[in-house]
Amino acid sequence: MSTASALPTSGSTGIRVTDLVVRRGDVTALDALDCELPAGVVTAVVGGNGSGKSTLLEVLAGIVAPTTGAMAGLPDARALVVQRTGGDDRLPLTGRQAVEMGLWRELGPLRRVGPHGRRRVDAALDAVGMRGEAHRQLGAMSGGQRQRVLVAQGLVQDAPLLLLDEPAAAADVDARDRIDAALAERAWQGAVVVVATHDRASLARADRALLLDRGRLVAAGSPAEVAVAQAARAAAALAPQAGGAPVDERMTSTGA
Ligand SMILES: Nc1ncnc2c1ncn2[C@@H]1O[C@H](COP(=O)(O)OP(=O)(O)OP(=O)(O)O)[C@@H](O)[C@H]1O
Repeated sequence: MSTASALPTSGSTGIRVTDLVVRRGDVTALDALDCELPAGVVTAVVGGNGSGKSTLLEVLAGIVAPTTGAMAGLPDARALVVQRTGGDDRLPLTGRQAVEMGLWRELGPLRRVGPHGRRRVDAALDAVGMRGEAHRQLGAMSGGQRQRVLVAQGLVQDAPLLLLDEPAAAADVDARDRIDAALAERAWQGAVVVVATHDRASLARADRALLLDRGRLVAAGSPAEVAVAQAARAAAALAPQAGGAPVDERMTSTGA
């Protein structure tokens, strides 16, 4: 998207997470997590509510500290697209201004966006299909439109690590397709892309997937393998009386 992007050089292989534990209050949100997050692929993180997906993104983004464990290969520049909180619609910003905020880190104190920055903002808005609506106030947009703007804000940063928390949650089918295509392109450019999702289509379009359950990695592999593991766990949970033994679908020891 940008000739001056912060995308990694060809030497970047990705991030290795080793024995990661995150305690939040009295909850162990991540429990001895080992996984690989390779550069150049989209990794989907799936699992039920409270399984630790957001926590993993927050630790990778550097806004939550690990209790113990290691993360090797983390780049300095990281973009995190969070789940909508509801507060963003009260900000007196147009969609374009919200995306421009993604450039603030690289702009001077006046935060003046030059022609090159404007082209990057245009490209990010195009990627989520929101260029034509970008003049509108965030507060006048639908929930899905605001969410697409937030994804564009993440894309415009050209960060070598792009983290997204349920970016498709309120998006329509066309927007989901666009977002997934934009993430695939960013990965193709060499970034580590990690997306927490409950959306089966987004899982299917990822390159790799991790399945979390109560903070533990219980499956890692292709999206199809992880989808099968997820379905098996759901079936076992629904029929505990039917003699089903606990399912352990761990497919690799490293999650690579
Ligand atoms: N700020 C917090 N303080 C205390 N506990 C927290 C905090 N945030 C998350 N947790 C707990 O950590 C665990 C993992 O939560 P997390 O938000 O990572 O799950 P998730 O997989 O993203 O869930 P969801 O699918 O509902 O978004 C949960 O038990 C949750 O209650």
